[in-house]
Amino acid sequence: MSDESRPAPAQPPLAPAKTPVAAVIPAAGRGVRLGPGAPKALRALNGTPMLIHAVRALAASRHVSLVIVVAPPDGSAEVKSLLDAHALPGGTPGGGPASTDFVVVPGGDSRQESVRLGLAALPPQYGVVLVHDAARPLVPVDTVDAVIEAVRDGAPAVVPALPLADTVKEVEPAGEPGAPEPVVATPERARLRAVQTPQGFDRATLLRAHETVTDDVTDDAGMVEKLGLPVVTVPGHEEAFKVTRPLDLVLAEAVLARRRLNDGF
Ligand SMILES: Nc1ccn([C@@H]2O[C@H](COP(=O)(O)OP(=O)(O)OP(=O)(O)O)[C@@H](O)[C@H]2O)c(=O)n1
Ligand SMILES: C[C@](O)(CO)[C@H](O)COP(=O)(O)O
Repeated sequence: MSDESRPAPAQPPLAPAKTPVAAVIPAAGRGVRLGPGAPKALRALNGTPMLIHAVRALAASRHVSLVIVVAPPDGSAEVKSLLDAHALPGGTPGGGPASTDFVVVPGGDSRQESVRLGLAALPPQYGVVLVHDAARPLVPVDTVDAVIEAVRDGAPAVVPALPLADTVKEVEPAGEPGAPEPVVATPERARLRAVQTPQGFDRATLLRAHETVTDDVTDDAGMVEKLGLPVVTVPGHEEAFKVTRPLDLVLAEAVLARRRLNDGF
């Protein structure tokens, strides 16, 4: 066989199958849109802090062996005691890996800064990194695993995404709440997706994005896009919604009640 007719050697995936997976959970936000009270991640859903639901959701993946929680700036001690006080997956048949390690670091003034502070605590052996909002406490483990699998298959950046139910308009922002805003465009809905977390990354790609991109962006994949690198979607899940406004708390508790019924306890 001539050199030309030989198949090109397969490119190794960026993050091979055995690469350990770590998750960074930014949980340092105030939760202004949820209304007055404790920082959002520490508020209870059916008696358990939202953050604990989110940590359980990620640690339920047998692939995730480290969870880095980014706590409210003055809340690291409280978050550490919450993690100690609640049962977390790990070492159970069908549950997380033999052991999941937990690290807590204080967060910053913006989500971007909090994620960056979490990444500063990432040990070198983790080749795949998930970034997951504490405010998405009910993401199913199948969604977590689908993101990990896509990164391990070679995608540098992966986001769970859902089609939109609403038509979306681009407007000229009025600047004042409640003032009418001129509509400037209606993007074609079939091409739009609402993206969720966990977003998954090849380690080097995510670190480079956080070292390089300084623009205001609302998600980590957006930073990777700014580097000119590809981002792909996997199917998201309606239960991975973000708890943002008071009505979302009602929905989250209803989802938990339905899960309890389905689990038969
Ligand atoms: N300085 C910040 C701001 C946000 N986050 C985290 O980023 C995630 C997504 O942010 P969002 O839902 O907007 O939370 P908040 O910033 O708390 O909400 P709000 O904008 O209503 O204050 C949350 O898990 C939040 O804790 C963070 O770690 N550090
Ligand atoms: C990362 C995110 O959850 C993806 O939808 C979202 O962009 C976070 O936005 P927020 O305004 O910081 O809640």
